[in-house]
Amino acid sequence: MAGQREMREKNPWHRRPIIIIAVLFTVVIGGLVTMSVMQNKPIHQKYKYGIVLDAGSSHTSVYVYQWPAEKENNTGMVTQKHTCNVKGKGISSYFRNANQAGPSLRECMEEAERAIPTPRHQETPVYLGATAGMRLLRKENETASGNVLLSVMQFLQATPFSFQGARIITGQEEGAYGWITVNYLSDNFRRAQHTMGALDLGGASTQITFESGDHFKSINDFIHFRLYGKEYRVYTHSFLCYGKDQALKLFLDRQLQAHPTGSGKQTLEDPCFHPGYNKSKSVQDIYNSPCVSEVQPSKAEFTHKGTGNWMLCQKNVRRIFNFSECTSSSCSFNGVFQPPLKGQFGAFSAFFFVMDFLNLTSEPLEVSKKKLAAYCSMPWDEVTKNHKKVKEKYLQEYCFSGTYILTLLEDGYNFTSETWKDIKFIKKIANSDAGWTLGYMLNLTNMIPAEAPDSPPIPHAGYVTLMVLFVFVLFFLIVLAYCFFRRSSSASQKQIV
Ligand SMILES: Nc1ncnc2c1ncn2[C@@H]1O[C@H](COP(=O)(O)OP(=O)(O)O)[C@@H](O)[C@H]1O
Ligand SMILES: [Ca+2]
Repeated sequence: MAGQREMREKNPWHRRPIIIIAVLFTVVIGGLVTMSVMQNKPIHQKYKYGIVLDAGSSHTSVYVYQWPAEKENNTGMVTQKHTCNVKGKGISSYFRNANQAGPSLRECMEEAERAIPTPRHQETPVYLGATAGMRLLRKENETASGNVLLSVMQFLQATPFSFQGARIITGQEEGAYGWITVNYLSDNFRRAQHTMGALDLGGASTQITFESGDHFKSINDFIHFRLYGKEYRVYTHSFLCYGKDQALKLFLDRQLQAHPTGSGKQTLEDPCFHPGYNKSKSVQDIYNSPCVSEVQPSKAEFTHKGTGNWMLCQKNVRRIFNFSECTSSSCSFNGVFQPPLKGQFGAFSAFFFVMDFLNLTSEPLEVSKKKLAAYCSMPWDEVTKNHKKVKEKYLQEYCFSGTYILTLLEDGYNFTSETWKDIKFIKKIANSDAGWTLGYMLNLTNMIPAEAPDSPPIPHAGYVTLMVLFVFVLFFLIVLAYCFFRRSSSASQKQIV
């Protein structure tokens, strides 16, 4: 008996309360660990969706975006789920048969219906923004542009989505939303010290946008933003008629006016087109735009002949810009104020398509000029043989477009051989297209807050781990205290004995 009691006293685990406490602790700790694992398991996300139609001058694209419903205000959460290019030309080309503009969107909107789960259709906002093609049409024929917009509005209203409006956005908005898109996708608003500038080249207009502290001149070209608790002062300017298709019209007009012919069909010897290129073209196709001069050559047709001389090509391209007039401290061109360039730039849309085709996206400026000169001098039949799959409409213009881009960036915006490396020719960032549409939707759905959202001092996972650790330490301390108590009480018992 005495021996048994002694053993029990030596081994405290034999005591019932201790066993109960140990079991309870094990259960509590097991529970906490399970809870923390369950809490951090990715839960089934509910997504929200948004649709933006980019009604550009050359064509319309439909973008479907998605984001996790409960993370609406976290940057980098919106991703591009689906895109669709509407067949045919841009909506402004329907000026003669406006009621066809809306139905031209049918196939792409049906694709959007398939890309978004049916229960979400009704709550999905759809926006249409038209750019420079419609700006030009409005200038020329306001009724026609109004009818085209009405047609697309009526069509989009009849889709299962929540139609939020169709309008012509301003050049400033186009520039600013492009800037928001590239910086949102690069997570620059919350993580980086600096933002990235945005260069967008379309068919009918081009935009330059960058953060600049120099704000005292030309207030019109500056916008203020407060995003995630930070102030941004952004310079943006849109040049109507300086998209690459309208620039080509300006360029052909200058050349046609410079070499008027008497009787007979006019032949235009063009250094920006390949040698051997020889096509009969309609004069009306050039003069159908408010960008070109009203004095038309008298002939209906002209022969467009390439000579492939890059030096002369650049000299002629420069003539569509006015570099001499400037009443401000510094200008880009045509007397437009532009503060000194700052930081890195993302150049997208036609900047990317053209430079990518020419393999010039990562070449220094001087190398780009040399390569382009060699490309322009290539005979046209060789060019077509080498690029059978490329649309001829694009193929014939790459020499001109490349030269126009280099001239616009160097002589127009004042990039130099040294700052050329700051231009990144990009199509996508984090799997989403660079362009104004995402920024437009983020703004209209209030998805970028002015103030940084309050975040808990430690993340959830850290909180649970700390709690578990805390329970372990507590348990350890209790055991330690118990042992200490046992030892001192048995020592005092011995003393009494
Ligand atoms: N693969 C390509 N190669 C060359 N140019 C292209 C290609 N794809 C699109 N583009 C051009 O990109 C431009 C897009 O402009 P767009 O957005 O329609 O006009 P805007 O923004 O001025 O309203 C057009 O000039 C179009 O011809
Ligand atoms: Ca565009």
